[in-house]
Amino acid sequence: MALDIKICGLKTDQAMAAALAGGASHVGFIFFPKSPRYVEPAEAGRLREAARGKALAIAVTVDARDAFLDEIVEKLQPDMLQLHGSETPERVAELKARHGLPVMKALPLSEAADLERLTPFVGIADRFLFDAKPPKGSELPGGNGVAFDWRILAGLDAGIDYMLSGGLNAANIGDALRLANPPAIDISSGVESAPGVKDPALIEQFFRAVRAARDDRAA
Ligand SMILES: O=C(O)c1ccccc1NCC(=O)[C@H](O)[C@H](O)COP(=O)(O)O
Repeated sequence: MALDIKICGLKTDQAMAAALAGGASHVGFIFFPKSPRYVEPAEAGRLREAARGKALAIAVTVDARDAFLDEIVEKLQPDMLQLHGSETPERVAELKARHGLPVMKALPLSEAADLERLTPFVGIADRFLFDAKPPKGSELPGGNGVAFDWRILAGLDAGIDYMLSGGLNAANIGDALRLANPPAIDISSGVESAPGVKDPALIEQFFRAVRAARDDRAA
């Protein structure tokens, strides 16, 4: 089974090159001004040119207003919107229609009961991104480098398409793949040397760890 891999929070040509060299299927740009990974829409549009035909560009927003989303869509020309705030199913449907783009809805999880929150989005969101709940005091809804208990995904309907996210890194990706067997994975702070600073060597190390874990499972 193919495994989609999204490297999120890209801000530099070097990080983009490392993500593409490793074989990223998705590259994410953060449009949440409080984030250390924030990038201006025009700069994201410049960076994403390197990914054309190689990886899908994802615009990550948090309860963004229409005018900002219009600007992001115009300048980035994303392949998908990732909604990482408290957007309702109605808002997801509205944005899909307004922009003619698929939507990935992020949902924070910590226990099996949280999976019930995805039901109203089924048939509306094109994909889910399961992330950990932000730690107390964090101003960021994502990119906190915190993992949740992947075993809760065992109770998930097999038809649900999702990315596993939250606190992944080269050291734990083998366990994550073994326990959750996700169709896609997403990483941000696990390939950073400091908040918002992607490290090409850590990106390469992550891809190596993914390949090793997959080879182990195939053996
Ligand atoms: O990364 C951010 O700064 C961010 C800010 C606001 C909303 C979402 C954000 N990130 C979204 C992502 O898709 C991250 O890759 C995801 O939360 C995983 O992050 P990490 O735990 O650091 O790998």
